[in-house]
Parts: sequence; C-alpha cells; structure tokens
Amino acid sequence: MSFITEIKTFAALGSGVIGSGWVARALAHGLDVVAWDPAPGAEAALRKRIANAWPALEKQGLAPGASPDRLRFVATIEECVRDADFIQESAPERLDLKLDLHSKISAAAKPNALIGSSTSGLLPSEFYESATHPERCVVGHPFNPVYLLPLVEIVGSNKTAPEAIEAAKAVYTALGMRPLHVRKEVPGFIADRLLEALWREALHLVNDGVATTGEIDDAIRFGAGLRWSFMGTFLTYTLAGGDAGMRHFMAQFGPALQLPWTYLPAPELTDGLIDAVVEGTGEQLGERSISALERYRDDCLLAVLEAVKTTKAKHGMAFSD
Ligand SMILES: NC(=O)C1=CN([C@@H]2O[C@H](COP(=O)(O)OP(=O)(O)OC[C@H]3O[C@@H](n4cnc5c(N)ncnc54)[C@H](O)[C@@H]3O)[C@@H](O)[C@H]2O)C=CC1
Ligand SMILES: C[N+](C)(C)CC(=O)CC(=O)[O-]
Repeated sequence: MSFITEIKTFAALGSGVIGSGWVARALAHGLDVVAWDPAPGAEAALRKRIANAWPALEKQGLAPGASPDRLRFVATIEECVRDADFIQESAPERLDLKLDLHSKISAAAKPNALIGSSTSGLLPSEFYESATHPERCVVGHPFNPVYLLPLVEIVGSNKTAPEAIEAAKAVYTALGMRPLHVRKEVPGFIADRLLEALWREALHLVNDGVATTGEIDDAIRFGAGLRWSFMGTFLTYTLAGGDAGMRHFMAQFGPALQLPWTYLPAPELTDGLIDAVVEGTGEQLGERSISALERYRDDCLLAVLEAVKTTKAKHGMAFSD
C-alpha cells in the first residue's frame, strides 16, 4: 500500500487551540485547508486565531501562494475529509469521542490518505479500533504553538503499516516539522512523560508552600529552560561530568536520585541503566570533544540570551522580568 505524501489539501477536524495551530501551519506552507468543528462560532474563532498567528508566520517566511484565504470551513466531517490528501484530527481528549470520530473520518476519506491524531497521550490502538484502513492511521502529537514549534511525535497503533510511519514522517517534515518516532505505544509518549513529571513536582512544590508558581517558572526560564532550547538533559549532564563525561556524572550525582527530593520513585541504578545512559550519551557526543561541545553550548546560550533580551526590550520588559 502506498500513501499520499505529496499534499495539496490538508483537512483539520477540531479547530481549537491545536487544530487552529495546524491550520495556520498548513496555510503558511501554501496548502489548501478544509476545516470542520461542531462548535457554534467555530469558524470565526478559527479565523481570528489564524490572523493572530499570521504575523509570526510572515516573519518566519511563507511558502509561495500561502494565504489565509485558502481556508474553507465546511459543515460536515465527510465534506472535510473527502478530497483531503492528509487529515489531522484535533478533537477533545476523550477516548469515546475519538473512537466514534475516527470511524467516520476514515470511512469517508480516500483510502490512501494518511490520518493523524493530535492526542497528547491516548493510545492509537484503542481509538483507531474501528477505523477503515487502520494501516494509514497514526498519532501526530504536536506542541503548542503548533505553527511554530517543530516537534511532532509519531506513534503507530498495532495495525499501522511501517510505510505509513515513514510517509507521515515525510509529510510532517514537508510541513517544516521535526518528527520523532515513538517506537513503543505507551501512554503519554515521550515528551509528555517528561513534561508531566515536571508538572507533578511543580504542583507538589506549590501545594507544600515551597514556592509560588512564578518562582517555579523563574527556576525554569532563567536556568535549565534556556539550555533546553538547544541541548537536552542527557547531553547537558554529560558536560556536567567534565572531561570524564557521563560515567563520572552518574557516579557523583546518581546516588542523589535515591534522596527524597522528589515525589516520583527513582529507578534502581543498575549497571545496565548506567551503561545505557553512558553509551547513549557517547553516541550523542559522536566525534565531538567535551570542550568543543562546551563552546557550542556557550555560543547557543549567548544567542538565546541575546534573542530573549532583545525581544523583551521590544515588549517594554527588562531581561529580569
Ligand atoms: N492544548 C495543548 O497544549 C495540546 C493539546 N493536544 C491535543 O490536541 C487535541 C485538541 O486539544 P485542544 O486543541 O487543546 O482542545 P480545545 O478544547 O482547544 O479544542 C477542541 C476543539 O474540538 C472541537 N470539538 C468538540 N467536539 C468535537 C468532535 N466531536 N469532533 C471534532 N471536534 C470537536 C471543539 O469545538 C474545540 O474547538 C487533544 O487531543 C489534545 O490532547 C496536543 C498537544 C498540545
Ligand atoms: C498539556 N498537554 C499534555 C496537552 C501538553 C502537550 O501535549 C504538549 C505541549 O504543547 O506542551
């Protein structure tokens, strides 16, 4: 089975925060977009959100012919998906609702049109259960604002064809995104597992009166948050181990994971886990030395700090605000 990867018409079902972000991204890439949402006033709200996003998309650069006028809002699911080359569902996060919606979407769509769901954690094997041609159905989990953030997690169900994963990667890449294939179908996928862990700890800190929400946000945005925009936790901590890298870092700070700092139980620090972390970060390092990566990190940090400072000034804010 071959799937459509040359996309001219993009269908969006559900046009709230995430659906409207997909519509804006697809329009900015010069596609025709057909949207459907059952809520009263949904079309006006969608057009308003696109108008709000458009200046940023113009700054980023539009594809030839890109225009908000290429959005058509329709009254039925069938009309929305019938001629679509790619379909993205962004309906409320309810299993029963998505199950019913996908049986209708997939029955009306072209059989070789890929279908993506924006779900942030439901399992595709469950909500694509009664889909027609389930081999072309995937999760394409984006990040808000969808029209700017590149990450999209792709997750297949137990019936998704491997070729559909590759085809979805090609489509999302053509939309300017950075696909990440989540190979095991687990609730929350990869990114939300991480975000939820941080979120849970943050709520405990508020609940225990340790810090205000503002202080917790400051702890992120003036520290690790700046680093995270260009270097993930594993490589960052490899550098924190100095020239001895990750193995030294694990020896020095690994035992602290057993301290009761967090409400999450720590995993047992087995040799297997330590080796997996050391080998993984070794691959990430590749041929680069720790000091070369430190210079790269410092340059990125300076660039991010300067960009944040200039943008804050434009909005009448000091860097420390
Ligand atoms: N808000 C976020 O930060 C993120 C949300 N997501 C996922 O995106 C999906 C949508 O979430 P949001 O846009 O945040 O929700 P939202 O509440 O902003 O929008 C949902 C939209 O779906 C519409 N809707 C209601 N019933 C529907 C139906 N039967 N069929 C189609 N549309 C229907 C609503 O009228 C509304 O416009 C969810 O699966 C969520 O997990 C993914 C990434 C981030
Ligand atoms: C809150 N959320 C789980 C829906 C968030 C996401 O899924 C991704 C994001 O944009 O943070």
